[in-house]
Amino acid sequence: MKIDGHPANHQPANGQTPDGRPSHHQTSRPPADIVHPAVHPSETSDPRRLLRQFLWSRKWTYTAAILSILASEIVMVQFPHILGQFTNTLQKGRLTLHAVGIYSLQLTVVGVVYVILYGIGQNSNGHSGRLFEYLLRKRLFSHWERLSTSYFRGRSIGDLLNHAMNDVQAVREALSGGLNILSNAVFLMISTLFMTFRTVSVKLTLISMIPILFIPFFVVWMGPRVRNASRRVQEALSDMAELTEESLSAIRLVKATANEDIEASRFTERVDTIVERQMGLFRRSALFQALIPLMGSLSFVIALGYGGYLALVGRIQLGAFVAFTLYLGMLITPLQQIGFVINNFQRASASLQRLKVLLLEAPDITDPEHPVDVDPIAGDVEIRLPAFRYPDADHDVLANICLQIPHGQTVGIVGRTASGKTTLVSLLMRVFDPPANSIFLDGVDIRQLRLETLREAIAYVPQDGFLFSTTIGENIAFGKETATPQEIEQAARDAQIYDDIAAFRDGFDTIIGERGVALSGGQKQRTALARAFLKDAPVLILDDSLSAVDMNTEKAILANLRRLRAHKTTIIVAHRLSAVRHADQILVLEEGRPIEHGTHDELVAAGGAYASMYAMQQESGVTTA
Ligand SMILES: Nc1ncnc2c1ncn2[C@@H]1O[C@H](COP(=O)(O)OP(=O)(O)OP(=O)(O)O)[C@@H](O)[C@H]1O
Repeated sequence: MKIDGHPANHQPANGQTPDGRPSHHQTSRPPADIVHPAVHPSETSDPRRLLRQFLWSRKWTYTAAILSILASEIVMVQFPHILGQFTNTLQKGRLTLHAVGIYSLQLTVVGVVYVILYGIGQNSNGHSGRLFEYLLRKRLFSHWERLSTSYFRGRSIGDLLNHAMNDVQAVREALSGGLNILSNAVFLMISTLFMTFRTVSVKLTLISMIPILFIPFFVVWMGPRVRNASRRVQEALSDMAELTEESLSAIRLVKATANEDIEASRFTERVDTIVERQMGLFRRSALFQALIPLMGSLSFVIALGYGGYLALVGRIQLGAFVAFTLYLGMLITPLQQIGFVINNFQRASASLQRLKVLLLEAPDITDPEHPVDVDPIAGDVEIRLPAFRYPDADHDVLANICLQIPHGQTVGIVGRTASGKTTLVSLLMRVFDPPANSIFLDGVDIRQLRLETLREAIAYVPQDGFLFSTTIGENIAFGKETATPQEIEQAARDAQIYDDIAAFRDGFDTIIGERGVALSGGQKQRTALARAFLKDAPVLILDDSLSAVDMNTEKAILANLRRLRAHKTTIIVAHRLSAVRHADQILVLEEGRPIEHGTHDELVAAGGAYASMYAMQQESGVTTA
């Protein structure tokens, strides 16, 4: 049996290992202003608003950075002016060694001051961009954590990862690089124009600028095309990430069924689509970015023609003409950069739109408006479920379920595959929402309890025993943040996994999962079981979680369960009847309906479905109990 989403006992242990060391969740610390950012990520779901709030909260930092860039450009535009003066002095034959030294010194000072001022502005904007990237990723992750499992059924992990990586990065690039270049380019243009007006000729400058006036039209025309192309590239990247994630997760199956070639050709198809769409994006971007400097070059042609004529007839000095051509050269760069930045902003805008769609998704399972407090929870469970059907399904998967479980009892739930066993226990944890007044914990409708209260009260062990890629000790401690090493060891003993762990070279510090030791199915199940033992919740649900352990180990675990959970509620879902034989009551489901209910002996004596299942398993040696 499988359940989607986060089991109730898989809550990370607030960054602390059981022995007080910081866990891997906290090993890389962000800078101080990232730990306490001015904008809290949970304030808004709309990334555009989050961006506006962020910009507003850092308005003085941005103002200082932009002023610094502005000052650097004011310094920079002195460069052609100094060279113009140098040319005039040279032309008039007044150049002395002393004057050469002064000019050189002036140019050096201009260069150094420019680098310092521009560096400060660039660094500050870069830092702000990273901070926003951090906030947005954190916002996305905490949003995903709050969403219900039905949301994740409709989406691939690859697609979600693409949002967290590429879309967020596109926004950050626009925010830091884009803003740097934009301030740089705009101020460089303004200061260059100012200097040409002041030191060269207003008429020459205005005539040379005619081609530049076309730039806004190009922006309006090309912008949406670049944005659409960018969105299509991101979608293709998501597709590829999805396939890669799926294929690598199932790599054993792919190899076992010799399907490598098929997978490789599916991958090639995706990559081909990406390349094709990226080429489309490059074509549009290149055209967009080329048109703007083209206009700059036309201005240059006019300036050379008309400016050259003015210099020839002596209406402007040679030095002024030299300075003017240098100024024009300086103008072409910011114009080119503006094209680049606008492209950058278009991409960021497409990414913000994609992020907005994600972030505006509301969780469909939430805390009640007026929660009922029950403390402590004893673990009395009552189910009076007339019917349940999954959202968008066309038939009920459960009907007429009535079950009363006083705390201290163990209940077995059995039935053929797809008979609704996992569905029933997932309703108990509100992984999917049951109808109102159909499931009660300590007499309170579970929909009236805080989600945290409910899930704290339940320890859930899924069949696949999902483990995180960290140490085996931390995996066991996930259910209880205050656990001591002794408690972890004891839980491992109770779950019959202690000897396996002790045999690993690093014991409880052994890293497991993708980055470390691979555990067998049975070892995974017992580690997940140890986690549940450690959590010691009022209600324990084992969802076919002994299926991969051998009979003797199962027997020992069941004995421990009976000893440790004498006053608590235990629900055991199982296919192997030996796991429920000693239960106080057993519910048999068929196609979502209860067909039998009683103790093992009663059900065997009744000679119904349970009895024939039991006889079959005894015959095949599946159950020895
Ligand atoms: N999220 C879901 N959305 C729609 N239908 C679902 C969902 N999860 C399960 N089902 C359907 O509900 C029915 C019962 O599934 P469930 O997993 O509860 O059965 P089960 O008895 O636990 O099966 P198994 O023993 O094979 O694990 C199945 O027909 C299944 O396809």
